[in-house]
Amino acid sequence: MRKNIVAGNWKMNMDLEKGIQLFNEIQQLLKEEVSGDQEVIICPPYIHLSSLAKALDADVKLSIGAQNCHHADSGAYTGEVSASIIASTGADYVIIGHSERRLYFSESNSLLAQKLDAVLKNGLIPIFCIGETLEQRNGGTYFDVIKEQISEASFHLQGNDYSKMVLAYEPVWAIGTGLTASPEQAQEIHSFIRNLLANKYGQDLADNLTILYGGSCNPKNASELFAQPDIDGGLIGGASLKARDFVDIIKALS
Ligand SMILES: O=C[C@H](O)COP(=O)(O)O
Repeated sequence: MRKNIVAGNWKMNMDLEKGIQLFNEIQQLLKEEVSGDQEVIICPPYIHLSSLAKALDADVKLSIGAQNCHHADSGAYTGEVSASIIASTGADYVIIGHSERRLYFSESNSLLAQKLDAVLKNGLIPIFCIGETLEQRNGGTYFDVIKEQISEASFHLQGNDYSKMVLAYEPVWAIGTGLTASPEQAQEIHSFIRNLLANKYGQDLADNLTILYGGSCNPKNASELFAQPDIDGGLIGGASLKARDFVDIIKALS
């Protein structure tokens, strides 16, 4: 089923004390101000996962997610964390293929295919990120880039797996830059993604797919972005580090 989701990606920010404080502020504001059907996800650094899961208020509709995982289930991979370990903390989601992972850690589409597989096998929900660089946008190849990212990462997937996933379109040039994609630019790609998957797996699957927008989304531009017919919410970086801004973005998705 297509869902309304706002996910906060804290990236490598917030020590444990500040993280719990922010988490509690967000929970408090959600309780006081949000009564809609929006699903809210917080993706902190790995080591905060258990603490935040324990700090969850039963009266608040909120899920926890990780920002990455290793593709293997266990083994001699010093410093890595698997999807099964993430699942044991109480998390429900894992971000896969964020452009910062692709860029700084050389994660390829084929590696991401294995990670998606691992996440799904462990009963977690991947938030799978795709998006073009500024060079690719200016060079006019962005549709091909998106198509390739989806088709290569689909290697281990069946149509049915997509119904268990969330996709996030994040143009790399809009991430952390203040340069948001216009609602029309974002809608164009979201609709392209939906059509691509409709052609491959059928209209019903595509109609039920949740596709988020990410890239300099803030309380001022969120409503216009979320009003687009194929945008189902946002993956929020910088603005998710301020409880007030994050909750105002959630409220824009109604
Ligand atoms: O995962 C979140 C995205 O990278 C967006 O980050 P941003 O909202 O700081 O541009």
